Amino acid sequence: MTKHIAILTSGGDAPGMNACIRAIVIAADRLGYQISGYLRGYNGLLDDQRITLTCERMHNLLQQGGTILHSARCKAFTTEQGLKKAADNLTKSNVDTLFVIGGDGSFRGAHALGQIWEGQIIGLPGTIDNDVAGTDATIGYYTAIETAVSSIDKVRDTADAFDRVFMVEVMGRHAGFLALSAALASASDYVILPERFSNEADTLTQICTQIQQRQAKRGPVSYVIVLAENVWPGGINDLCVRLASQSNMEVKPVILGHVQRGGSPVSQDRLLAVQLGTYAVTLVETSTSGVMVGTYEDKAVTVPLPQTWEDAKPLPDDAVTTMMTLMNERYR
Ligand SMILES: Nc1ncnc2c1ncn2[C@@H]1O[C@H](COP(=O)(O)OP(=O)(O)OP(=O)(O)O)[C@@H](O)[C@H]1O
Ligand SMILES: O=P(O)(O)OC[C@H]1O[C@](O)(CO)[C@@H](O)[C@@H]1O
Repeated sequence: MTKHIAILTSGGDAPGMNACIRAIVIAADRLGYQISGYLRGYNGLLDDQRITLTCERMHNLLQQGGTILHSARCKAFTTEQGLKKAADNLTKSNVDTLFVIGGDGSFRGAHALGQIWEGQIIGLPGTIDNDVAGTDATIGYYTAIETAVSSIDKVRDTADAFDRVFMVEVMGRHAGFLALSAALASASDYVILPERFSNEADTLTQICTQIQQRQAKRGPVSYVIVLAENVWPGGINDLCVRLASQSNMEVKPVILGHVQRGGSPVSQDRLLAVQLGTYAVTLVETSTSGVMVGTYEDKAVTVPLPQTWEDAKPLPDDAVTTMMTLMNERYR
């Protein structure tokens, strides 16, 4: 019998989600499967809001940001009742395999669904945060780095012109991957990361020391600091006020916000998306279920869903060393 596969995108949208949908649809169509797309994440599963996905619809899609299936967060799905409704709807629609493209929260949901629905569940990592263990990178992460870097480059121009301090807030939820990569790739001067944050007083003192040392060497200078969101207890404005008072310099806040989630995916995200989407479809005829497909050293692998949030995903050691040498501990 022809397999019926369904796809949904959940949590924060990420550039490359469309490229992943396209890869799944083309690979699945080639094998003669029926293909559905649930709309607005788990909401579509609860309301049985479903569209048919065809290869024709995939034309010119790979390069588009966002997700044609729309994404959302869905509180109702996290309840016992919600999970049961979703499972019933999948069974009624004769879905054999559900592909969930999203972050670790979406995988928690997929795992919970897998406890009460007998069909096959396969996760694909799509989030700008890169905070999913078991994969080298997540779809959307590389594009978000590019977007943040191009914005920070512009901030640097005006910072230089005025010899000002700028504080740029970068997304990442509770992980510092995006902030660290964006800071390194934009030659920022300091980065505040959740993984390395100790306390407010020490951080302020360290930044002021770095600024003063640089001024001693070069005279008036600009200084660009990248702040990962959700780290500073009082938020970016509190940090700017306190740093201005301690450093005696003007400190301007810039929140990059949701621009980091948009835009056409860069090649690295496109390549990851098509690799994982194609690989995921090869699992449909197997008994593999309750896994995420990811990459390890560029090769596609499967990881049990709970490992994607239970295992720690540390910042890369080399990047941290580079960061200390070129940024946070540059001036001794
Ligand atoms: N423990 C859980 N049980 C059931 N469903 C869950 C659970 N955790 C999350 N979900 C579902 O997954 C959805 C997406 O999760 P979340 O908002 O954490 O985003 P995400 O997938 O981690 O992506 P991103 O981090 O990029 O925003 C939630 O809105 C909810 O519907
Ligand atoms: O768009 P929302 O729901 O405000 O969520 C913002 C969060 O989503 C992400 O963009 C992706 O997880 C995070 O970086 C950010 O903390």
